[in-house]
Amino acid sequence: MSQTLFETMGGLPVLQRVHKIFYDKVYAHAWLKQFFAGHDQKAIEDRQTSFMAEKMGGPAAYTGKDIKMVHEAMYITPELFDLRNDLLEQSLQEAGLDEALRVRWLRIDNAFRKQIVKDSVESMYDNDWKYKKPIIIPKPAESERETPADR
Ligand code: HEM
Repeated sequence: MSQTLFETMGGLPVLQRVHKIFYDKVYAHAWLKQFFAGHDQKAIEDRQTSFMAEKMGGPAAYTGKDIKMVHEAMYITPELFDLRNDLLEQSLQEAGLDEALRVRWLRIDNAFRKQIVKDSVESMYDNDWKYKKPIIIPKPAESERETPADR
């Protein structure tokens, strides 16, 4: 039988390594980190690993929440999504994945862009948020961005 993408990537250890490197960057990023306030980094890494493992044909099903619903109250602009994408690409490189594998990984990740990115801030108020509060975080000013990776 042919290998799954999950196996080609190197299985669970590689997904876990990528997500540790990636969320270390996200949790250090002046803008992105604010979305994750109050969320345990390791728990987020594990859910992202489970999610990607399933999409790559891994042995276990993703048991986390629906991806559209999880992000529906977050005002995620195209700029934010692209910033996250850059950090993910750097993380894949740092984890040692070759270009062909990086492209395949990012293609899967980008397939969820439409479900996560919001067209306008107005669209955040189309909903009557009974149980959720919209999370709208303006881009920090230059002076609040500390590391080169933040810019
Ligand atoms: C700039 C873009 C993004 C931001 C700011 C963001 C932020 C977050 C935050 C704050 C959570 C925790 C929410 C909660 O547990 O209530 C979360 C969960 C999650 N996100 Fe994202 N996210 C982004 C993009 C993505 C993308 C592109 C994917 C998938 C390809 C993704 C997959 C997940 C998964 C699997 C979870 C865990 C769901 C669960 O708790 O069961 N996120 N995200």
